[in-house]
Amino acid sequence: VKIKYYFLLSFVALALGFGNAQPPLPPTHNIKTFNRSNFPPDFVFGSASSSYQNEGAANEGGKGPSIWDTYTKNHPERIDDHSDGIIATDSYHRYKEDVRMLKQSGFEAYRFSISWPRLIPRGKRSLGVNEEGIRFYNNLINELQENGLEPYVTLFHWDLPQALEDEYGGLLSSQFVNDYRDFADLCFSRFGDRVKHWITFNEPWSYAVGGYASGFLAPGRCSAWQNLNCTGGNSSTEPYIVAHNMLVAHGVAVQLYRNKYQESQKGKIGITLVTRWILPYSNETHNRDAARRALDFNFGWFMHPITYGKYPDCMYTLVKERLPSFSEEETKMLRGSFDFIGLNYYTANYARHYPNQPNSHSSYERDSEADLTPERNGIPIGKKGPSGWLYVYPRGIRDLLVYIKRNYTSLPIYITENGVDELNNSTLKAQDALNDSMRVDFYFNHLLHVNRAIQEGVNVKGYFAWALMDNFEWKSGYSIRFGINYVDYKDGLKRYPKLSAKWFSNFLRK
Ligand SMILES: N=C(Cc1ccccc1)N[C@@H]1O[C@H](CO[C@@H]2OC[C@@H](O)[C@H](O)[C@H]2O)[C@@H](O)[C@H](O)[C@H]1O
Repeated sequence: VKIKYYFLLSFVALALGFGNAQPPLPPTHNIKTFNRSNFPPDFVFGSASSSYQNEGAANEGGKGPSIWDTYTKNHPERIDDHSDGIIATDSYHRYKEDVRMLKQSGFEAYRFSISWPRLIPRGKRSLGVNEEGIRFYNNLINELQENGLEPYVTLFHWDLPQALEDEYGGLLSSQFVNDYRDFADLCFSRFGDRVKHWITFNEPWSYAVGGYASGFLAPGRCSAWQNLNCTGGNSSTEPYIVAHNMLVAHGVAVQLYRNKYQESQKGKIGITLVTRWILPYSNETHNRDAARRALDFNFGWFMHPITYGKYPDCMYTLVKERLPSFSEEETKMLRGSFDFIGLNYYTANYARHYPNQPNSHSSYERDSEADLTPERNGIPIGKKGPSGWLYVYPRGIRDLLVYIKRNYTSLPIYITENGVDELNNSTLKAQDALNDSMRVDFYFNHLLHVNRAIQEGVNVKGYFAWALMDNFEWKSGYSIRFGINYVDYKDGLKRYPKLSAKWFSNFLRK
């Protein structure tokens, strides 16, 4: 019966006009028994992108430079293939094609981000709004609506206007808060009639740690003693200052939306956080405590302030005077400052107790006194992905969702990113690089565990696959591919659906 079924499946794939019939799916993927009908009818399935990773047109349409334009130009050596996002996947010009790909896979929502310097080239709203930028996002939002797709819009996905980095050091200054508020106000006023889900920041953890503690993201700052050729910085103080300013800016934007727009526009506003799921390296108390500290330093760093108005206790104990404090007004503003949580999940690690030696350098990564590792006694926590940090651990998405319900909130949670990469094998022709059955396996198993979390009472309301297409993967450039659609960088950025894009169209069929 199974063999007959798989041949039927290939025939269906052919009939669906997906070009050459694909090899049958791995036997674990019986779409008959697990598909979108296993999820609540109002559960949203979508895919995602971000402005710097996809738009291109970096010097077009009146856009001003972002810190990623400057970082890739001045430090090509910090990107694995020395590439940049000047063209990226040219979604600035090809957004209609991108919308078609979303539809072809059966998605009903699209998560994308707005490029702040495309709307406000000089960073400060008082210095001028670029109407050509407004027009681009109106065109994209209208194209989505005409195709029955819901926009989920991220306001800040790391591409800060360079002008603000130059004027006051960007997120190192509390001046950032007012400029971010003005940018958010512009977006709410010009797009809020059609955008009903706003995400203030994408992964504040990544921006604070990647940009200011380990130097793997722009602006590439960290302490000199780390010998990572950083552009300056202090890993023991700057990550906390940047995170604090993002939290206050988030609270100000939520307060603005709720006071000025939410009643008339009836939208929801939240934030997207990321963390690895963390397991104790062993059942010993000191390792179990280390796992909890690691979750507090990765996830609680942001989730505690927006839920309880303060940082996790262990951060006050371990970071001490280097941890900024919230004023009484900020505490009140931040407490409960979300209508939903966006959650990005990729992988899991083990945590073991790692006490700091007296008089040793301090840094964000050492402060938690928890050493994170993807292996235990030489055994990896899951299959290792090509980018080296991503070990596949589907159960972690369920455990993390249950953890959030138990410790923080029963408000809606959207999985705003989940996906896995493959190496960009430049010797492969496009047509030979489409059989990403490992990605189908990844999505099937993670969706199974999301479904389990829902059955256990977690209020998960949606799931966005990262990424709609291969794109500029930050420090990895184009050397790895996360897309469910392939982008042929050697032939006009043509898009081709991978097996996973076709799998989604079957999985999501109503
Ligand atoms: N990328 C991160 C956070 C991060 C950054 C550097 C290294 C590890 C992890 N988070 C999300 O992961 C997605 C996948 O991230 C890639 O993961 C593998 C890395 O080698 C690569 O540099 C990074 O872009 C990004 O495309 C999204 O824009 C971002 O929201």
